[in-house]
Amino acid sequence: MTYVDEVYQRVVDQNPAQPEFHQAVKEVLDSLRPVIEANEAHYRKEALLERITTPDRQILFRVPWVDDQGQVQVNNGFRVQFNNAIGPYKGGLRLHPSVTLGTIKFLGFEQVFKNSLTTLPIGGGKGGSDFDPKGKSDREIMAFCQSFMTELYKHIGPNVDVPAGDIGTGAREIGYLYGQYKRLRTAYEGVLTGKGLTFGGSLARTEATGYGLLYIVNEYLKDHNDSFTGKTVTVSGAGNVAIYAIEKAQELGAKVVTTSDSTGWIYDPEGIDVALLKEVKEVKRARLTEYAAARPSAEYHEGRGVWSVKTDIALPCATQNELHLEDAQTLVANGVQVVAEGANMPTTREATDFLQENKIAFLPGKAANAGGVAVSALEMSQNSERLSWTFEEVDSKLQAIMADIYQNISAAAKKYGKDEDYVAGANIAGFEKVANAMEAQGIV
Ligand SMILES: NC(=O)C1=CN([C@@H]2O[C@H](COP(=O)(O)OP(=O)(O)OC[C@H]3O[C@@H](n4cnc5c(N)ncnc54)[C@H](O)[C@@H]3O)[C@@H](O)[C@H]2O)C=CC1
Ligand SMILES: O=C(O)CCC(=O)C(=O)O
Repeated sequence: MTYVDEVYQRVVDQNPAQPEFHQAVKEVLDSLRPVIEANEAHYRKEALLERITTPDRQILFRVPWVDDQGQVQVNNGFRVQFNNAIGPYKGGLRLHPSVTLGTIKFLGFEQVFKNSLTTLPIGGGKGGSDFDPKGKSDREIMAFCQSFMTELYKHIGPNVDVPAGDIGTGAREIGYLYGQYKRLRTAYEGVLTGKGLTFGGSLARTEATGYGLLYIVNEYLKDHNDSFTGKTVTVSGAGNVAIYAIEKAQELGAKVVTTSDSTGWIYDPEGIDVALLKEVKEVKRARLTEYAAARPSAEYHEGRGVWSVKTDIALPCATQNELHLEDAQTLVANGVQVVAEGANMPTTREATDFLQENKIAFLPGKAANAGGVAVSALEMSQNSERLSWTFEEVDSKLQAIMADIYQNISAAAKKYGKDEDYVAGANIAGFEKVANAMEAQGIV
């Protein structure tokens, strides 16, 4: 067995019943084969792959809170501090009933490589809970967030670990979490990102992941003498990433015809009305049926189906493993040119392989959705210097970061004879910086 295969088997054996974590590790390790094989004895002696696939620390805790009926509820809380070789742990908090330790480990592992690609000094971590924010009152959300932070604050700090938002954690939740941290620590410091603009948040953080996704696709198109003008784009999701991806795609001249949530999807041949989508999702926190009710050109369908729509560019922005092999086959049959991941690992391995075999440009989440965490790192910088930069300043830094990521992953792929394989390029470029820092810091 090669060293890479041995390490993968070790991950499977030591982390039973965590299929998403296995999937994320396998994709990275498979990409790293040429790098490892070029220096296998050295990496094996240093146990570098064992160390990089094992979190530094996994924190599991009880989150009790009282609901509006006076009933005590108990959820599971998680924070996985995966790797801090290049900076403090950094990564979001996911609140969704499907969350398990395995989900958080896969997300934390991905975050290590993504954060490395941003070129900024941030390590990788992720956290969350199986708490379901859907249908809860503001008071219930606050009670949960305060209880969650009452344990989490012991493990985080502006130079230690800086959480942020993810699925189910937006501005409201970050506000409640920050309030409780401040109260427990008696310190006003940049311990969370995605904060409100009146208490240390950065302009353009809300937009950053979706905008960044469009900036990197734009780099790809420019590099291939193409542009968004006149292109049809399909997007899944209707949350933070999806909304700002749709907004920027339309600004760049494309027509976006789909959006979806966990119960259904919209086909709007006249192009998604972003102001209406924001009203339905950000203000009313309602279902997409309300979008369809207010928009005569829109069709609403139950279930999934976004990937059946003919498109030039497909942007999965909802959740993991939402784009399957059959979807990839339909996209290719319909002439798709680019698939770029706004969500984390939304494309199954079989679908990714099929798209790449068919020479579709595939930009993986680690690179394509790194704009969010990159602007989070810029929020940390602004908090450290106690200054706020303008929207234009942050946005132009985001554009430069996404262009650099595209150049770096293209170059890394080329260096190993895998021209235009952006999965390999992202994994290799992300790995090289972290591995180098780990080696320089000794056996820790
Ligand atoms: N918010 C951020 O800055 C970043 C988010 N991401 C990733 O982007 C994805 C979306 O995150 P956000 O937009 O922040 O979350 P969000 O909570 O704002 O929106 C999530 C969207 O996905 C849909 N969704 C969630 N679970 C689903 C399921 N099981 N089936 C179908 N649809 C489902 C929801 O209905 C919603 O439309 C996630 O994979 C997240 O990890 C990645 C980088 C940064
Ligand atoms: O802004 C951050 O720190 C985290 C964003 C995030 O969770 C992600 O990149 O998946």
